[in-house]
Amino acid sequence: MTNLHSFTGAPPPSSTKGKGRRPPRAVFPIAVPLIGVAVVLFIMALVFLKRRLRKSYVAMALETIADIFTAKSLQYSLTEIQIATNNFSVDNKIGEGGFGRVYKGVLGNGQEVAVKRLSRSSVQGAEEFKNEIVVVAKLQHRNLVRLLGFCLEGEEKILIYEFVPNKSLDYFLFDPENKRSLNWSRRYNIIGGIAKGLLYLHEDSRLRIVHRDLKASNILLDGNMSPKIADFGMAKICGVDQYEGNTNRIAGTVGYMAPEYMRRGQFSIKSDVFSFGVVILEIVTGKKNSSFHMMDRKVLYYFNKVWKHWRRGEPLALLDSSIGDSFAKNEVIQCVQLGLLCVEEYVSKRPTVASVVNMLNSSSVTLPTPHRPAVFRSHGSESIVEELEVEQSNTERISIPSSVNEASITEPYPR
Ligand SMILES: Nc1ncnc2c1ncn2[C@@H]1O[C@H](COP(=O)(O)OP(=O)(O)OP(=O)(O)O)[C@@H](O)[C@H]1O
Repeated sequence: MTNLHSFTGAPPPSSTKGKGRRPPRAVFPIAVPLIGVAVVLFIMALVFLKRRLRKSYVAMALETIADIFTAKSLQYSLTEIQIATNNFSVDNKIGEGGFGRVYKGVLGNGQEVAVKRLSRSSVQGAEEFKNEIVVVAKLQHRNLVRLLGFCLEGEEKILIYEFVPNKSLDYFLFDPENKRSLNWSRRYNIIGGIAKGLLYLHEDSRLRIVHRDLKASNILLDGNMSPKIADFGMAKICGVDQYEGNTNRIAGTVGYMAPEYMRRGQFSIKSDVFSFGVVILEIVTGKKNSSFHMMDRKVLYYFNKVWKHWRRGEPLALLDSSIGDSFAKNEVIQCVQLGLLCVEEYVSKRPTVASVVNMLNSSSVTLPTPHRPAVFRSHGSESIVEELEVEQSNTERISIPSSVNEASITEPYPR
């Protein structure tokens, strides 16, 4: 019989009968290296498997375990939240949106937070709610409002966000007094910040996230008046049937929704670009896009007026008069052009956010000529987009100053 000793050439152990038990001296020196080799081979096999299967079961299992720990670390008890918000006192209430009330709170460690108590009508299951929070809480960018945790107890579903002190963009933009605090350089900086936050959601985070409800009231301003996009993932968190690129339940805001989303429930990163275009034009003009008017049963949103001015070569006439005359002409023209490009009716004509960021950062990029934006036709109480077969050809060339077609202007408007 081949045993370890004969295999290794070591003499078989002598009988221990009648003698004291002696340790088999030859076994340890040979067994130790063999175990070592086995361990190394096992590790090599794991590495090999992981490489072959890219996302191996081992990696997935590790990720799941990590997510369980993350979920635990993000979870707060209802008592902690009640203490933080003074038991959801009216004095702590800072707002109310479509998903529920928002309260200001202070956590046990002194951190100021915004606590969003979701309304009970949320149909989402607890596990799904938790899973999505783990995903959203991993997103970190200076232009996104950070989700810090959640509370899930009984009927309660609560989200805990970092507190952003300076209210939302709409609070400033559409109020005759408040808008004076937004000079042009602040507005330009806000446009750039939103673009960076959106780029992160669309391309730089581990996932591709379509916001679906980008609007002035979802842009919060920090102590330096820098923008932070809020409410990303909310539509996902609050509705199980809204996850796909196509949905029957349209969650969005009139005036900001892309035509294909409004008409067919089709959402994509380009529908976010559309909403971003509306926000850009609102920042420049200080006017709500949703303040539409009817003409021949057509709903004309404010951006149609912007378009008319652009065609006439008067983009500067659109600038919010509260800005005064201290602004960089080339930046204003660039933003009007970018806004109009983003609200193009055809998805393929809209730029990606990456190119918007590129256009904002580089004065030498030549911007394409925008076409007429979508027009909505009134159908009873509904508004749908009019099919535009015109306006897309070269015959539609518009007469605008050469500086408008080129974003390469660096000379600021004389102050
Ligand atoms: N992280 C936060 N920090 C400070 N204030 C916040 C924060 N989140 C929300 N708020 C305040 O609470 C208000 C309500 O916010 P919420 O996101 O619930 O609603 P909304 O964006 O106004 O509407 P909707 O839910 O329909 O999109 C906001 O206008 C803002 O003033």
